[in-house]
Amino acid sequence: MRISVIYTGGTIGMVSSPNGLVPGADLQGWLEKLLAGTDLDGVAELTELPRLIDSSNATPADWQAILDAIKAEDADAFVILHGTDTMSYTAAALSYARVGAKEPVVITGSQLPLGAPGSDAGKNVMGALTAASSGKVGGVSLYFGDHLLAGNRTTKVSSWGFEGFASPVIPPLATAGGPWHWNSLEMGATAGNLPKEEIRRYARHDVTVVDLVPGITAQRLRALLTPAPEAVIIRAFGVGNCPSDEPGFVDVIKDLVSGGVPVVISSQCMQAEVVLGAYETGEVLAKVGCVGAADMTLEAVYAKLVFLLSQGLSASEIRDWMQKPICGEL
Ligand SMILES: NC(=O)C[C@H](N)C(=O)O
Repeated sequence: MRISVIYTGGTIGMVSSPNGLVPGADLQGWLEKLLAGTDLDGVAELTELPRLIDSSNATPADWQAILDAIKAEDADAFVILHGTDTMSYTAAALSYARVGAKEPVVITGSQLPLGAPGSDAGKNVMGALTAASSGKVGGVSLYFGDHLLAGNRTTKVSSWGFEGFASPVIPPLATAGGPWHWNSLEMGATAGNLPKEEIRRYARHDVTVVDLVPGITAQRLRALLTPAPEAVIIRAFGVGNCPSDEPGFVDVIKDLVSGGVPVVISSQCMQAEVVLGAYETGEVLAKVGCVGAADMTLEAVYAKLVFLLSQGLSASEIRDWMQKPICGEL
């Protein structure tokens, strides 16, 4: 068994600087010490990406750099060390691009740097390596705290808690313990459907997210969405409802859709199932051609739109794909 550990940046390998935390720790030496005398001694090999970043600086080019690094390594499994801020976006992005790949990818990071007293870094890396070498999980998963989660179902729920991530609509794939408890293996499956046989590389696309608030006006919505982006995610209320009584509000969305922009309605609820016909305030959105995000997380929706746009699909193909799963994201 050979596990390739790829460091991309993030708090886990950061050190203090006059300007706050920045990448720079001796990860190689730390990993050797962590694994010495364990079953994983000699199994894991570390690679660092040339551009180590705080994950707040990640773009789709960084998702692609991770995919390229994975491709360049000959390993049975991969552990990606990543910043927590945008880890769920990366996990979702990797999951779409790796449909059909047989080696599991487990992404992890930490709230405190590896050298900080009481750091969660060692525990998270051990957990991720344990999951990656278990033979029980496929696809892309995320290990954090005591839980292994389906990568494209996750969201960062705490900026400080050691259980910093959750998959709000499905149970964890596994809970660490003595012994680990595993749930359904299908949720981390590699199987999936791809919109194209030949998958193109991630590129940056203009996908905009708008959060609705009580009192938002049609003028403000139009201003936010002018010029028209390539795709729009509206974070609506509850099951996908909007202020439909606001004069001109739905017209702004109607104009976007008729101009060929896919508009996806997601929910501000962390645990959501978008059903656009449930209320009149959501039905108006379905009528003008919006599609609902079902139970996908914002991160899964955003990465999916960038993925589909990167494949060069048309607006109607994108709308169709938003309503069917690529690999367990809905
Ligand atoms: N805990 C972390 O890793 C946060 C850091 N800002 C990052 O996302 O890179």
